[in-house]
Amino acid sequence: MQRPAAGPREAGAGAAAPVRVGILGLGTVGCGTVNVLLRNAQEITRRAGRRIEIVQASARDIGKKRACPTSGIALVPDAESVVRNPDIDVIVELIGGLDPARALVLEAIGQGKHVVTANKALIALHGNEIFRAAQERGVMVAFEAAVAGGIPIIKAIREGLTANRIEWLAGIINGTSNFILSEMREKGADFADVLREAQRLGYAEADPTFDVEGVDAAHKLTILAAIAFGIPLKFRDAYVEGISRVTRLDVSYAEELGYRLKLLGIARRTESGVELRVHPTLIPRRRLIANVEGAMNAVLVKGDAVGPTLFYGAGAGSEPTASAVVADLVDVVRTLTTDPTNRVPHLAFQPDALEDLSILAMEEVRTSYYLRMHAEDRPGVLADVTRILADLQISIEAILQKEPAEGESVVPIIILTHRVVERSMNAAIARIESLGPIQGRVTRIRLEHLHADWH
Ligand SMILES: NC(=O)c1ccc[n+]([C@@H]2O[C@H](COP(=O)([O-])OP(=O)(O)OC[C@H]3O[C@@H](n4cnc5c(N)ncnc54)[C@H](O)[C@@H]3O)[C@@H](O)[C@H]2O)c1
Ligand SMILES: N[C@@H](CCO)C(=O)O
Ligand code: NA
Repeated sequence: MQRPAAGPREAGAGAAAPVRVGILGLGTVGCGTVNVLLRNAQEITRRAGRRIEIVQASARDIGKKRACPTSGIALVPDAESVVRNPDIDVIVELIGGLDPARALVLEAIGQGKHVVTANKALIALHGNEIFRAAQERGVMVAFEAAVAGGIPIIKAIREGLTANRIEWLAGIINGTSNFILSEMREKGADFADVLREAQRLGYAEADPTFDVEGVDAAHKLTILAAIAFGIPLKFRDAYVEGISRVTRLDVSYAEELGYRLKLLGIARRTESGVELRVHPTLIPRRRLIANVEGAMNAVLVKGDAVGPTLFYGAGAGSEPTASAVVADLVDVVRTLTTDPTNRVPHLAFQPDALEDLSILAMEEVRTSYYLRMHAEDRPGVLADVTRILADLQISIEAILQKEPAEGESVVPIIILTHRVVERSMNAAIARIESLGPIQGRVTRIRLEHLHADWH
C-alpha cells in the first residue's frame, strides 16, 4: 500500500495549518457546502482540530451569479486543474453524473488526495473500482451525502450498528418521489406540476427520470446493502421500478384499506439470496415510516441485536446535503494521520472480507400484493378470479368491490393477497387478464407490512 502523497504532509505542517479543500461543482450542494463551512467555521474548527479552507473551486461558468460567496476561493473553469493542484489535500466532488466525475475522482485518488462525494450514481456503479484504488493509495473516499442527504445513515450503519447482523432495511430514499406522492395524495396535485416544483426546490437530479423511475433510489439502496451486508456494490442486479405509473385512484383506494403508498428501497437477506428492490410499496398507515412526507427521507434498519431502528431527516436540498458533506470533511481531517489500515473501511467490512452474495431475481421475491382490476358487472367474474388465485396457492387477505362510476358498467375490484413468490403472481395476473369480462390490464402494487420480525 502506498502512502498518500498529499495526506500526511500536513502532519509536519503544525496542528494549526488549515486543511485545503478543492470543490468540483458549485451548484446546489457545492454552494450549500461553502455556506455551511463559512457560517459554522468556528464550531467546525473546534471539532475538527484544523481549519477547513476551500481554496479553489471549479465552475463551468465563472461569472455566474451563485447562492454562496466565492471571494477567497479561486474559481477555475477546468476541474482537472483543481484535482492536480499540489496545494490541495481534499477534493469534494459535487458535479454529479459519471463522466467526468469518475475520471476526476480516480485522478484525485491517484494524486494521493482524499475525496468527499455526494454522487450516489458514481459510487453505486463505480464504487468497487474507486474504493480499490483508494485503498491501494491509502486515501479516503467519503460519501455520506450520497445516501439520504443529511441523515447520517452511512455512519449509523457502518459504525453505530457494527455489532449487529443486519437482517433487512427499507427506506424512503428519494426525496423527489416522496414529495410527488405526498402532494398527489394531500392536494390532489398533478404529477408534472409537483415534479417541476421539486426541480425548483433543488431536490431533483439533473435528469429527473432518475428520481421518478426509481434509479436514484436504487443507487442509494445499492450502497446501503453493501455496507449493511458486506457485499460488493451490485447496482446492475437491483430491481428498479419508479412512481411514474402510479395513479391517484390507487393512492386513494389504498388509503381506504389502511395503507399508504411509498417508493421504498428494500434490501433483505433471505436463505436463497439478497433482495435488492426499489418499487412503489403499500405499507400500513400506522407505521412511523408511512408518515414521512414531502422531501423527507427515512430508513428503517433491522439489526439482530438492536431490533428495528428508524433514521429520519432531510434527504435532499442544499444545506441538508451539505451537512453530510461537511461531516465527511471533518471525518477526513480527523483521520488524516491515521494509518490507513486503521480507518473505518469504505464498505464497513474489511475489503478482503466482502462476500459476493447473489441478488435474487424479482421473480423469486416473496411479497404481498394489491391488485386492481376492472370487470364487467356480471355474475361469476369474482369467482373466476378467486379460483385462479387459489389454483396458484395465492391466499386472499381482503377484497373490495367498488360501485361502477356514473354511467359505466365495469366495476373496480381490489384484492389484497398474502405473501407469495412473484413468479406465481405474474402467472395469476396473466390468467386474470385473459378472462373475457376483465377489461384492460391488472394493476399490481407490492405490499409490505414491515414487521420487526420479518425474516
Ligand atoms: N441536490 C440535492 O439535494 C442532492 C442531495 C444529495 C446528493 N446530491 C448529489 O450531489 C451532486 C451535485 O448535485 P447538485 O444538486 O448540487 O447539482 P447541481 O446541478 O446544482 O450542481 C452541479 C454543478 O456542477 C457544475 N458542473 C457540471 N459539470 C462540471 C464540470 N465538468 N466541471 C465543473 N463543474 C461542473 C454545474 O455547472 C453545476 O453548477 C450530484 O451527484 C447529486 O446527485 C444532490
Ligand atoms: N434527487 C435526490 C437528491 C438527494 O439524493 C432526491 O430527490 O432524493
Ligand atoms: Na446521508
